[in-house]
Amino acid sequence: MTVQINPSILSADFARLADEVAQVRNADWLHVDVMDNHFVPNLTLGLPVVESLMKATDTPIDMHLMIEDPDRWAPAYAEAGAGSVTFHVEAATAPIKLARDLRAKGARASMALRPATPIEPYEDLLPELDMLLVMTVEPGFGGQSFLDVMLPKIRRTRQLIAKHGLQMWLQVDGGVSAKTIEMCAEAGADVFVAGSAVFDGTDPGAAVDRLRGLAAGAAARCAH
Ligand SMILES: O=C(CO)[C@@H](O)[C@H](O)COP(=O)(O)O
Repeated sequence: MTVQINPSILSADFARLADEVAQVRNADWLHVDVMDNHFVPNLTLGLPVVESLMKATDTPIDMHLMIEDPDRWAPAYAEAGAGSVTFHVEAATAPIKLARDLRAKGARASMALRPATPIEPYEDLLPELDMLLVMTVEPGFGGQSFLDVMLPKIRRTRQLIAKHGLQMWLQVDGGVSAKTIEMCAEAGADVFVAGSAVFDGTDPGAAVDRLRGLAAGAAARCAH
């Protein structure tokens, strides 16, 4: 199973963003968190910053929109060239239409679930998606502790993906580190967002390699 490691720039130094992302050229994607201070109690950045970031790196961009009204705002990120756009199902009015729109614009269509949101009511949406994001912290801030009570939900989501015969990425985000990544991979996740575990150390590139090695090893041991 291929695994992907996506450093979250939320833990990077925003004043030196181009230099920070240059340190993780070995990453699969750059994870970019957009927060609007409504859907989550924090405010980060928007499309102009993302457009500048795209000029500063060749690494594809993995957008995570923690915003209200993603139906209105998400397509613009796909149009700007983001390779992956994740919206929250709790905020979307018409998730199927939105997913189709994102795919039509050439992006990986992805839907996120807050920790308290179950996957089962959304099973029918899975064929419309390229990726599902199971949040492993309450969205809003980096550096929180991994919620291991999310492991059964990751497992269940992987089962439902298999039940529908789909090839879908299953992303986890929040508290992912060298201590927690193997249990996520064993549960069925294959895309790993890591902020503080990558950027808080002295060698972000080495941290990406280490996380990839741990995740790939755990995935190979259980072969989902
Ligand atoms: O979406 C979020 C937080 O809401 C994340 O992407 C965080 O940025 C992850 O940070 P760490 O938990 O890895 O430090």
